[in-house]
Amino acid sequence: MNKAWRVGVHGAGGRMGRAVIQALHQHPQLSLSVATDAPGSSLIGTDSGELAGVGRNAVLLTDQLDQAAAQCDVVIDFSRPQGTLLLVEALAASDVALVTGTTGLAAAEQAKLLELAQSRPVVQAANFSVGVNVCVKLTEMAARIMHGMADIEIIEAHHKHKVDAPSGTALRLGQAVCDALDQNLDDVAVKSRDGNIGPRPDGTIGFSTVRGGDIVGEHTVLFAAEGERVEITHKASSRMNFATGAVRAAAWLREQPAGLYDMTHVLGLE
Ligand SMILES: NC(=O)C1=CN([C@@H]2O[C@H](COP(=O)(O)OP(=O)(O)OC[C@H]3O[C@@H](n4cnc5c(N)ncnc54)[C@H](O)[C@@H]3O)[C@@H](O)[C@H]2O)C=CC1
Ligand SMILES: O=C(O)C1=N[C@H](C(=O)O)C[C@H](O)C1
Repeated sequence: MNKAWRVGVHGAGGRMGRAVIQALHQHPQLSLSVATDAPGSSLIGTDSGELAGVGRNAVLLTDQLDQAAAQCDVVIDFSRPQGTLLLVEALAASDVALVTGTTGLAAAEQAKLLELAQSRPVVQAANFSVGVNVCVKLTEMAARIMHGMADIEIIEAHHKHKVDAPSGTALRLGQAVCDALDQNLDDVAVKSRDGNIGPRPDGTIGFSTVRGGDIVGEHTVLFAAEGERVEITHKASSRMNFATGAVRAAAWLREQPAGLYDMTHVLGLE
């Protein structure tokens, strides 16, 4: 890589946006060119480097998404589904690449992202940490071997500010089970239980959600069989794992043709 790649950060005022700006600050080739956030945010006009704790960088937070399309080679997005949708629309006429970690997208928003990926490379991952993506592969293997002998449950825990449930990572781990077993996740997922629900139906995948305090992110895939159980667990204790993973994906994208990629592609786990 011989020229600095200009990177935009969308959702720059949030927990992940600030962590990504920190990760970019340490990167030898990628540099922050634009920092965007929601219209009406009290942080618009703030110096993004100061906000992220890396010192003034003269990149002020803006709600003008046309700047992302004009002044970036790639945008890293950790915002909200509506923010991702507006970004996708703003980038459509450009050839700017996209890395997005926003979770909780509805089917229509997901379809727009897929459309964008027909004209430039896009990495979308519910979790950019290396460890979680290793867990995705371990889950596929365990599902292939233990299906039929074990009940599969996915338990996740996050901080009290998180707005979507189950987490994107929990759903990705459920998808890993379904990929291994050639199933449709919507057909087998059980996302809530309450009252006199009867015995557990065979072949379902249960999801349990914990929310509290400052938990960064914890996921367990439980394979509960007769007389034994396997638990595949990941615990994040810092958001920098996600941020450095997203920056790694942005650098990787530079060499890729148009298409929709996952963090397992970036890590060569496919
Ligand atoms: N894929 C991964 O590895 C990870 C994904 N996430 C996901 O990233 C997203 C953000 O998480 P946090 O940073 O913790 O949330 P946060 O609430 O701290 O930050 C979200 C930011 O997005 C901004 N925003 C909201 N609506 C917007 C809009 N319409 N346009 C532009 N900006 C908008 C907010 O003002 C805020 O600055 C969530 O969906 C979360 O689940 C979080 C951590 C890791
Ligand atoms: O909102 C968060 O914080 C996180 N969200 C992602 C998810 O929904 O899986 C990833 C990580 O666990 C943190």
